[in-house]
Amino acid sequence: MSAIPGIVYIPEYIDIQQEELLQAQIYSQSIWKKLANRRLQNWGGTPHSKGMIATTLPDWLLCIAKRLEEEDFFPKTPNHVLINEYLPGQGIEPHEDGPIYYPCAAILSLESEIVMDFFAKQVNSETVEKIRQYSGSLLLEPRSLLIIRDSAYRDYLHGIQESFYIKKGPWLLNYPCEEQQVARKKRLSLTVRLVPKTVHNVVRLGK
Ligand SMILES: O=C(O)CCC(=O)C(=O)O
Ligand SMILES: [Fe+2]
Repeated sequence: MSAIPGIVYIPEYIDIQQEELLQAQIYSQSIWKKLANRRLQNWGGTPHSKGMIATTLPDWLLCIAKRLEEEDFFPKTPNHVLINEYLPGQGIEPHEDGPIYYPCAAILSLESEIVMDFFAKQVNSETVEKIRQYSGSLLLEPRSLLIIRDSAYRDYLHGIQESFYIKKGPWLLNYPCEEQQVARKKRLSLTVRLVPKTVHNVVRLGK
């Protein structure tokens, strides 16, 4: 077990009724069409492809955004969300979110669990080559909240395994047991942030 400073994991952050309401909003016709279009564009691409839309915070997320502010994860009400859809076999390569999005991402998981891996960003002192050092993984359960901030945001990459199995490693926090296999199912995530208005990558939701 290791720990990365700046990671907060809260299981059952929302209840099943709230999860269903969020799903219903995401699957509502106008939003779902946009997500489905993205998915089709990605289809046949890399196994890491996924459906994604970025938007200013819709009204149906305001209650959760205010709660995140009240709990001091953000200094103001977050104003932006990324909606990601991962089909079985789809993940996301280890990456860092742009500095513009710093300093905090609040990720709500819906529908099914996935494994997120963390890699420390390092530079080889001789070759100056950028390297990544596997640091551990976290099982993200449906309805959970993951906060990535401070060092976890700055000094680590994060990625999502696309395979059906958890690999072995020095597991973080809530990993159930070393050998357990987790079959991937479809998963939705909502990444809520507070970003400057000028960087809103807006796909407007609604009709
Ligand atoms: O879906 C997630 O849990 C994380 C998504 C992510 O890292 C991103 O879109 O930058
Ligand atoms: Fe990310």
